[in-house]
Amino acid sequence: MSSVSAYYNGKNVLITGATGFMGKVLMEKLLRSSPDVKAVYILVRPKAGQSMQERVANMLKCKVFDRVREDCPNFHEKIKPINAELTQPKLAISAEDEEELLTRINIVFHCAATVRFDEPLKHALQLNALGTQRLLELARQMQNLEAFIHISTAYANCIRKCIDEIIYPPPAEPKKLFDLIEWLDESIIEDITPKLLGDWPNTYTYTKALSEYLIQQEKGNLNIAIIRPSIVGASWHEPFPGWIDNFNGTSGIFIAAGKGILRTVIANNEAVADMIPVDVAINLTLAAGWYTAVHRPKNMLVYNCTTGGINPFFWGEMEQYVMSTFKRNPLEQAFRTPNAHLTSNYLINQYWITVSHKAPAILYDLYMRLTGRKPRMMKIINRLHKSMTLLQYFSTQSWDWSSENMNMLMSHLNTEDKKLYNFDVRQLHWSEYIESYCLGAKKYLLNEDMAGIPAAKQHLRKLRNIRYAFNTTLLVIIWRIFIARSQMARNIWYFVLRKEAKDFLMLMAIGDTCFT
Ligand SMILES: CCCCC/C=C\C/C=C\CCCCCCCC(=O)SCCNC(=O)CCNC(=O)[C@H](O)C(C)(C)COP(=O)(O)OP(=O)(O)OC[C@H]1O[C@@H](n2cnc3c(N)ncnc32)[C@H](O)[C@@H]1OP(=O)(O)O
Ligand SMILES: NC(=O)C1=CN([C@@H]2O[C@H](COP(=O)(O)OP(=O)(O)OC[C@H]3O[C@@H](n4cnc5c(N)ncnc54)[C@H](OP(=O)(O)O)[C@@H]3O)[C@@H](O)[C@H]2O)C=CC1
Repeated sequence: MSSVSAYYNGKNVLITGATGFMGKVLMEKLLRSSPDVKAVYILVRPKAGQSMQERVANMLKCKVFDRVREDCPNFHEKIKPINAELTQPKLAISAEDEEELLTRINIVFHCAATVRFDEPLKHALQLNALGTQRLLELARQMQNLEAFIHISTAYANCIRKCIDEIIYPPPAEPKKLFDLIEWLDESIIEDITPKLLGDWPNTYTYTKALSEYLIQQEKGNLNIAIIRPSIVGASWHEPFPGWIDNFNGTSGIFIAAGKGILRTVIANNEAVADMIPVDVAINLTLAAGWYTAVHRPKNMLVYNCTTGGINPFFWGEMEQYVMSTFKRNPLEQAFRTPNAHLTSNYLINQYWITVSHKAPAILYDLYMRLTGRKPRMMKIINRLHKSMTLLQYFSTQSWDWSSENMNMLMSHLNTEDKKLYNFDVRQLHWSEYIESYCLGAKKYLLNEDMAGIPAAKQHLRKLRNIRYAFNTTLLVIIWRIFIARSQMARNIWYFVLRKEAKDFLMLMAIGDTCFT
């Protein structure tokens, strides 16, 4: 009998960020593993011309809900969308909705955030820090709240090398920053952002560190836990192996490498690639929700949700597994044969960027122009370089996260829960996981059918022949230019030709003698 599943049955759960990557997996698992959950309230904003209702209706059609749709066909009736905007005062929730939440909610899962590394500081502060503070304010007034679970990131304290499961001093006093963004012109905030960030690599990690501190300061009597996942990757098992729906973290890099666009990456082969499958992070989150509500630990617990200390995996290994998967299962219409390499040397990386990224992009765009089409490869390459610059902070260093609370939580699960909410990362086989991740990216992100693999292989053979023909032509042209310009080169060339001719005639003569 599962204690965790049983706990959620009959409960009213509130999820922020339910339309996002982790939020969807959380909602799906909750509805599937606790089919008698009373209701799942989700805070949703209207977006891109779609009303909240339209967005939710479209979201529920997603593949990620196929399993729960099959197991519980009426699961959608449990979902109660609430119009909200986390950057607005009182989260822009209507008085009527607020009343409903205050009286009903038993558990809150706070997933909403901007995860962009290049988010302007003002917006990142408004959403990640101020939004969290406002949600806490709401939660403090909830009459039946049993637990509040905040999703942070393992990199919130990335300026430290060893990260324990504690709250560290914040990079700045959050209230002072909130005052600052209130009256300071946005362009001035942009100008002083690097100074404010200090050692933090981006506004994302900076504001996530602030939100952890805010929670500690303002939790009051709430029962809170903080989950810190590292790089969240495609699902390991649930709802489907390899399920992924965005280009964040490593996903976009895998695809760019698989398409043959990305050939060189700044990364340290020996540094730990701390990746956690999304279903593992969600299993831990649900188990932590149960533990926080039922066991009510005296102190707020922080769970580092990482793999490096338990089952380490390195960027160099990742390169091998990704390349080997895409060579065996190519992506359709690749730009070039997949062949990406990691280097920690800046100059070597710059060399390959020029030779393997920019030069082919320029040639391809020239070809597109000549054939009357719109050039686009250089634009893609420039975007890729911008992403790589933002990501390299994470791919060139290793961190040590302690995982005592993760182990403690596992020891509190019964046998059934250990299976149903598996977050034992010792069982992860990285080569199998990365293969399934790459295939998931092919299927779910690019909508490519596995039946198209023979055609994709044929396309790669065509690319190889084009490369051979191109390299041979280039060699001949270079040689001809060289010969035309240098007397010495001509002399060597004629000497080689004469020697070849002499050897050939001699062979003919020997052949004649033998056969007569
Ligand atoms: C071959 C071996 C590989 C080895 C790998 C080596 C190194 C990997 C390096 C590092 C990974 C470390 C990651 C650390 C994560 C830390 C964990 C966290 O806590 S953070 C959570 C994760 N957050 C992120 O990852 C955010 C990072 N992204 C950004 O900040 C921004 O996206 C950006 C990188 C600044 C790019 O911004 P830009 O405005 O240029 O683009 P958009 O994101 O708006 O995307 C526009 C559009 O394009 C689509 N897109 C993006 N990438 C691709 C792609 N590769 N292929 C196809 N399409 C892509 C994207 O979906 C958008 O589409 P749409 O407009 O329809 O939404
Ligand atoms: N993905 C990763 O690698 C990692 C993620 N995390 C953390 O996990 C959490 C979830 O991340 P992930 O699912 O990847 O992120 P996504 O970007 O996929 O989802 C973000 C969610 O937040 C919502 N949101 C954004 N802005 C607002 C707003 N102003 N008002 C209301 N809702 C808003 C989005 O809604 P909408 O659809 O309307 O945009 C979306 O549902 C975050 O807290 C993140 O910091 C931690 C470690 C790694």
